[in-house]
Amino acid sequence: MVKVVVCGAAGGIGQPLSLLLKQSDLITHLALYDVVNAPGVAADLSHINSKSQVSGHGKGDMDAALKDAHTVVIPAGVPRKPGMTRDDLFKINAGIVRDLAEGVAKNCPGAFVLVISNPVNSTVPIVCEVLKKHGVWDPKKVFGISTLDGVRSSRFVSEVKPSLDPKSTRVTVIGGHSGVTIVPLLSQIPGHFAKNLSQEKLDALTHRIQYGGDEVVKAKDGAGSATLSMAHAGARFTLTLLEATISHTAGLVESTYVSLHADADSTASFRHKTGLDYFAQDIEFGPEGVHRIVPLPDLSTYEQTLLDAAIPELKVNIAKGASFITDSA
Ligand SMILES: NC(=O)c1ccc[n+]([C@@H]2O[C@H](COP(=O)([O-])OP(=O)(O)OC[C@H]3O[C@@H](n4cnc5c(N)ncnc54)[C@H](O)[C@@H]3O)[C@@H](O)[C@H]2O)c1
Ligand SMILES: O=C(O)C[C@H](O)C(=O)O
Repeated sequence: MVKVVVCGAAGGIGQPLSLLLKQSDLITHLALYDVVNAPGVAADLSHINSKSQVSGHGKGDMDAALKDAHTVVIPAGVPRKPGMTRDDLFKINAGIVRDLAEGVAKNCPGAFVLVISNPVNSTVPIVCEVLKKHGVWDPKKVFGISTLDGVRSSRFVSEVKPSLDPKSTRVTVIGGHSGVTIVPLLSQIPGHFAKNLSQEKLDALTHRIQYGGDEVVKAKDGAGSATLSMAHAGARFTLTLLEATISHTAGLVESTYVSLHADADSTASFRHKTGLDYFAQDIEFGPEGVHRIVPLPDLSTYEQTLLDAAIPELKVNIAKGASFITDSA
């Protein structure tokens, strides 16, 4: 049985994400959990003629939803309104993510956990600390979903250079998932893409990728943040993970925010140099989750400056998430 659980399944991301996951024959049971409206969404999706069984779980039914899950995807919590940072969501979302992580530790301690809820830079350390507390943490199995930064990068790059197909132009995005912590490695795009841009154009493109989320928050004008593009990104990541862990397809790569202890040996000197324990980077999937963290390529001087600016904010975000659990122990 391959059971995938979506926590926050009735929300703006949860619904289209669940719809996309319902298309996959790799999933045999799709369990939808939300504090509102999950049975309704589940009944609706359950009529789609694909293989998976769908179950809906409302408030008070979290344990049944999570029981024996293979993968748990978490888009539960509040989204931003104009003028807010992702960190402003911590107050509400930290507790929501903590409680779901407690549910994972109790009901499916070996599951892969994919965290979408913001602020991702802090919510991933929260999940890891909860699982650690219960003695069930495997750093290879917890992922912060920063895929949307790569999805946006591919699209925005193709708008600058239309001959690049956005579907096949992959951009590695390192750092974290908020503002200056988002560091796109445009120098890695083949054909000297970045070298051929003026500094002004490179700045504008980098800024657009770093603040792409704000474009959507502003356009939705109080009605939330990215949901459809996020559902696309979340489904892409989830299905890639399933391809690697169930079908054992080798060599699949995505940028994602993980504990650097997922590949402690290869990241030792980076951790020592930067003092970071969590970081977004390309990882290669394996049946165990993170098979390896791909070593950082040579950064351009410009990218090194961006990374230097990201590190202090990442450290604060990580410490805030981790201490939310460790200080209350
Ligand atoms: N990682 C990313 O790139 C990315 C992209 C977009 C949005 N997000 C984040 O995803 C989160 C969800 O965004 P959204 O637009 O879907 O919000 P939304 O308000 O539309 O949906 C959130 C859902 O979570 C549910 N929920 C709240 N508390 C819960 C709990 N304790 N258990 C289960 N479900 C619970 C709500 O009932 C709601 O249905 C936000 O934190 C947002 O910032 C992250
Ligand atoms: O911008 C947000 O708050 C949502 C999400 O993190 C995004 O990048 O779109």
